[in-house]
Amino acid sequence: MKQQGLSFEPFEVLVNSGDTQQLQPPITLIPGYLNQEQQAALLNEVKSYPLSRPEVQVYGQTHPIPRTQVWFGDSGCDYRYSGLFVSALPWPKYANKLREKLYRDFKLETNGVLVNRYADGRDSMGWHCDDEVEIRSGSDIASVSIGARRDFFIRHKVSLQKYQIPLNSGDLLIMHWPMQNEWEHSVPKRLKVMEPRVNFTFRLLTKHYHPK
Ligand SMILES: O=C(O)CCC(=O)C(=O)O
Ligand SMILES: [Fe+2]
Repeated sequence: MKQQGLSFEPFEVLVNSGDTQQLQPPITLIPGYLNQEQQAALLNEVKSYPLSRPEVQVYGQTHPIPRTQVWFGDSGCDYRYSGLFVSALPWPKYANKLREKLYRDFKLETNGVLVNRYADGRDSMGWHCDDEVEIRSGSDIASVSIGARRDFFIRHKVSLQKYQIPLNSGDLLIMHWPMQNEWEHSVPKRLKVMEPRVNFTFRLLTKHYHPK
């Protein structure tokens, strides 16, 4: 199922570039995709994840990322992003159940998931796009959020038109191909947020892209 821009209307446009054509990011938002029980099972499972805070290079300087994360995937689905190389750890039970559910519901095929944990509103993710070479051309990225509500921003790379989408616990946001080529996204700091949030982004990689 591909529903391009299905839930477009409610999004708040922050920057409108005058008389240029209004662009729409190719996304589908499904609020409340996971019920309370599914959310609780995942949140409980996250407690056992080997989350880490890797250091990345930004303009020649090394900084720990402002959140913790872990990458799970099928064997051979290792991932290189932000100058890091991460081998796929085997799928935990409920993360894998969610992957299977995405396939059942949307025929969305994925073989890896990046889990990001934002401890509170001081944690964040800067502007980026998920356009790494090992991501399969034509594939969609499915993002599931659990925990604190956080604002998700989408910005067009050329016109800089920007959308703000509040993501609540249990929401699913599908970023359809070729969104990553044309748009960036971010999760800015929100200092009033005191609760943690966990986000799962399911991706489809070319297996064995990185030879062992
Ligand atoms: O936490 C989010 O909603 C976004 C995560 C993200 O963009 C990513 O993992 O690449
Ligand atoms: Fe991303």
